[in-house]
Amino acid sequence: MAEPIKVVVTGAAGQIAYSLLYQIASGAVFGPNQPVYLHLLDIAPMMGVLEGVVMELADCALPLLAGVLPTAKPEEAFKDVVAAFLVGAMPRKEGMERKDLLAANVRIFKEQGQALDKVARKDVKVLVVGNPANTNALICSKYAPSIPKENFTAMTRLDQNRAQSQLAAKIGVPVQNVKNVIIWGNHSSTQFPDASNAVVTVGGAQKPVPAAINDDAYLKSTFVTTVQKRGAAVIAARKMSSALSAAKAASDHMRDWFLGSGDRWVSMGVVSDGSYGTPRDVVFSFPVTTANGKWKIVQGLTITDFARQMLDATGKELAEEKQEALDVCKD
Ligand SMILES: NC(=O)c1ccc[n+]([C@@H]2O[C@H](COP(=O)([O-])OP(=O)(O)OC[C@H]3O[C@@H](n4cnc5c(N)ncnc54)[C@H](O)[C@@H]3O)[C@@H](O)[C@H]2O)c1
Ligand SMILES: O=C(O)C[C@H](O)C(=O)O
Repeated sequence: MAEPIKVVVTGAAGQIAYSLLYQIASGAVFGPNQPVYLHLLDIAPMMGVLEGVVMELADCALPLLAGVLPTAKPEEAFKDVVAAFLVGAMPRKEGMERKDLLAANVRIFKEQGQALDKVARKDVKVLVVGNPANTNALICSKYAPSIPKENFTAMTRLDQNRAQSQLAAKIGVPVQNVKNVIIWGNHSSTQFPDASNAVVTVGGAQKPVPAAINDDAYLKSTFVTTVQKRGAAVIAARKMSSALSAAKAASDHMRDWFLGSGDRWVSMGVVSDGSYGTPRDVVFSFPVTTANGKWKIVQGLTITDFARQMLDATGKELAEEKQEALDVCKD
């Protein structure tokens, strides 16, 4: 058995963490032979609740769980971790957009960036889940200049999973038969879920999703808006934001980053290098492949006029969010 690795989850007393911790501790993220030492960060008033979560983790009797450190101190939580799930932040309520959380949440990511910079390993892989996830990831990276910016990512995997599931249901195949759907841009209602390069296995043969669906209007309208608004639909139904599916997506994202994406593209918010004419230095979701712990943007895809408009709109929103976040962080 390998030596245990240290992994931190912030917002550890919250909803998403309640599903996520089990997945990490049971081997679903780092593999069935990798023990983990969990660092659990939440705010001081939540330490009582967190104690209950620690008890439940012990009661799961998980062979891969090497230890647990509950704490309210970021510098203790981030010490020597190889992976950081930054979940802790306020969730939106019905009627809000995710960017309405910016002023409240972005300061958390400034403070956590500073703490990561001081005590984390320089190869730590950071996944920001807390909303607005893309801009929070950018701010976190800016305040952790000693850690490469490639190590900071934002979660759009939930949007990818939603998109894949919608397409599979429409075509009538199991969800794993659909691959290479892309989420471009912001984890917000301007994101562009793009099925134009997706492929599906039907009856043992692979074919392009647009050919299998044969309904361009659906792919440009209903499909796009359903995925863009899925988070709001879950909030309207549950009166709380998605948690089970968010935790599953966070596991998928980190697993693929550590263990590789194989022959599938995955969508990740990463610091943009300007690929596909997107604004540089915002955290933009691209199709990537991952291998040996590194991600690489899939290049050479055709961008139609429709896609260009969608990419520009979400890029513009990210540039605006960035400016707003930098202003908030000045004080
Ligand atoms: N990117 C995505 O796809 C996605 C999906 C779902 C939810 N989210 C976001 O994830 C975040 C968490 O959602 P949730 O449902 O778990 O919320 P929650 O309110 O149930 O839990 C959040 C936890 O974070 C803690 N917290 C607050 N400030 C903190 C800080 N400074 N340090 C550490 N912990 C802190 C809170 O005390 C709470 O325990 C929200 O911002 C939500 O909008 C993102
Ligand atoms: O929509 C939200 O506010 C929560 C989360 O980002 C989601 O996509 O479900």
